Amino acid sequence: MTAIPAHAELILPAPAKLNLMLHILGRRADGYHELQTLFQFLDHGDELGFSLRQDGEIRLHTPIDGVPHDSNLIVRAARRLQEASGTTLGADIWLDKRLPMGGGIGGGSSDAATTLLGLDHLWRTQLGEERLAEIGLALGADVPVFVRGRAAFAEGVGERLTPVELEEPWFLVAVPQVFVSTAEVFGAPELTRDTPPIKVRSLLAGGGRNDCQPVVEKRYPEVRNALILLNKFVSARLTGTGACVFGSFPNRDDADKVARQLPGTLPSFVAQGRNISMLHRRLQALAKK
Ligand SMILES: C[C@@](CO)(OP(=O)(O)O)[C@H](O)COP(=O)(O)OP(=O)(O)OC[C@H]1O[C@@H](n2ccc(N)nc2=O)[C@H](O)[C@@H]1O
Ligand SMILES: Nc1ncnc2c1ncn2[C@@H]1O[C@H](COP(=O)(O)OP(=O)(O)O)[C@@H](O)[C@H]1O
Repeated sequence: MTAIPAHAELILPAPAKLNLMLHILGRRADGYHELQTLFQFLDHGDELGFSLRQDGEIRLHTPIDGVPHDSNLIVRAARRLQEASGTTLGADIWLDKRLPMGGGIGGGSSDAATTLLGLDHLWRTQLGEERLAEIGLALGADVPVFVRGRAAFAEGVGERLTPVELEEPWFLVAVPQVFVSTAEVFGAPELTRDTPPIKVRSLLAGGGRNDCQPVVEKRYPEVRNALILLNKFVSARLTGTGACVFGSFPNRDDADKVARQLPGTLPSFVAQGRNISMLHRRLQALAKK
């Protein structure tokens, strides 16, 4: 049963992302860390439904446990877009939450980006992708890449994006049942913060790692165990600050086979890596109608 009613005017996907690698180059004066990371989308994610309201209200009808209505990134994104565009319109919004929260696969950021692009479409704000990415950045470092919808090499805190063409393998993503705090990982004294910058060209030739992984493995045994289990079949890595870990496969069958061998205590899903996000594919199809 989906949480989105059939009468919703617009239904759009909010795909997950993976950080295929993540290097930490240093710390800025404001405490945020300078990164180099490679983002690719997955063809698996949340789904959002939108309908217009004439009274200017923003109502999310599907609350997330533990996240107050007004703190939900969906509601915050909608309000920012109202302010930036000056529209008097509002929206009813429904969320079908399928992605684990706090897993390093960007569910909240993707929901925010889908809200920005979905309401931009419904409200006809005409703000343009550049401005929407800027509004997104104020909500979270990962929002701009979802607004752009292209696999990218990201620098800065993730806002300087260079689109890249990557292979599109199948990924098995394991979901350790633990919440990893991004702030804790970036605050850890033992975190590597001095990885030398690399050029996108050498990265695409192979290599790279996730500098957060040793910290997360040490502090979260659930993640360490998931990596040990997955590493028996495939070279596994952490995405973002975790908790999810992933490995890549040339086809879906191979990924499914390994998924079936994981214990019931370690949920997982299989999805394909995509260079153009499902959200953008859907919006392009709508534009052609
Ligand atoms: C590292 C990434 C990679 O995709 O991890 P995931 O959240 O996806 O795991 C993201 O850039 C996460 O960005 P974002 O989602 O905006 O981070 P937040 O949760 O807001 O950050 C929580 C805290 O982590 C620290 N932080 C975050 C990002 C960054 N580049 N440097 C930092 O030092 C800051 O102290 C911040 O207050
Ligand atoms: N729509 C949303 N979906 C998920 N999380 C949200 C949302 N709105 C706010 N949040 C908050 O953002 C936190 C991080 O969520 P998420 O994006 O799923 O993790 P990550 O950045 O690790 O991939 C959640 O724990 C929750 O408190």
